[in-house]
Amino acid sequence: MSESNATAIIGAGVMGETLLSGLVRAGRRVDRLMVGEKRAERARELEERYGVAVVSNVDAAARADTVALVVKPQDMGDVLAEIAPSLRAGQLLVSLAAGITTSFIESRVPDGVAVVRVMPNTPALVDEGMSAISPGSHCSEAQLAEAEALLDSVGRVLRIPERQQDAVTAISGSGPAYIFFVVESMIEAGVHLGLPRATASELVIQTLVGSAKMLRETGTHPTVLREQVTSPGGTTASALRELEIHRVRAAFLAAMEAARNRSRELAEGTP
Ligand SMILES: NC(=O)C1=CN([C@@H]2O[C@H](COP(=O)(O)OP(=O)(O)OC[C@H]3O[C@@H](n4cnc5c(N)ncnc54)[C@H](OP(=O)(O)O)[C@@H]3O)[C@@H](O)[C@H]2O)C=CC1
Ligand SMILES: O=C(O)[C@@H]1CCC=N1
Repeated sequence: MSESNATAIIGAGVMGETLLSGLVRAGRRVDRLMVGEKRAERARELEERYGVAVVSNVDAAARADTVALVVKPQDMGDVLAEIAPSLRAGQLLVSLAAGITTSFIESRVPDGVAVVRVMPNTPALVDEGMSAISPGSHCSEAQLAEAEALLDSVGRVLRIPERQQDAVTAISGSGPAYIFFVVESMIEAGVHLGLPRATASELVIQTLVGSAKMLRETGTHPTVLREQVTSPGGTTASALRELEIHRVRAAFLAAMEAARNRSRELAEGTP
């Protein structure tokens, strides 16, 4: 393997594999990629699926120029302790972990190692990801651009101040789960109304895709789009009244506050 511009992914679970598959789809040379994975069975699976080299975390840290850290926030301290002796100034660490601050990482690695914090999301699997990135205290523009290029290959990227990362995690990081929850709820409701499950699923999914496309392509405010559907005295008004009575808007606010608070707790090492 050539050692120039090599990228390693440590932690190849849901998000790590999503990033890996995106980089491969985007045409990154597989001989410039490696994965740090401790379970032999999982390592074999990744090697077979992507043709990527699976190495120890220490080797990954020593050989890569850019190391993406995609382990759980609770495992980050241990992984940093393991790889820190192998890191050197000039390398770039890109953390995708919720809650973990750039200063947490910087305090555990050698001086001169640049850190970027990213909050991605799983739609990256279909190249429609949303990632927010923030540089650490000694990250150059070129290093930030390198992190941006990693995430750019699987969707959109926004540069944000790090103080906004916990809120971003609550919105776009966890967001796909809220949308899938709404989709599940609507399909179940369709079944309660007597529709076959397959029919209800197709109706809900296409309604979601069409609505998302309208938001993206028209740039019209969602309130206006909602009003366009809501005929006076009609069906939609009846439905929306129920959603207000059941405090769905307040529930979303409470849910996202809880996610933001949990992200802050993870930063403090709360299990
Ligand atoms: N899932 C999501 O939608 C998003 C996740 N994230 C962030 O991504 C990170 C990973 O989350 P997710 O993919 O969901 O979690 P997973 O549990 O699916 O993935 C974590 C992976 O890390 C591996 N791992 C644990 N310890 C080590 C270690 N010491 N060395 C190498 N690998 C290790 C685990 O392996 P094993 O299973 O063998 O323990 C597992 O494959 C988290 O920090 C999360 O906050 C961010 C945004 C969205
Ligand atoms: O649930 C989590 O903690 C991770 C971070 C954002 C999405 N999934």
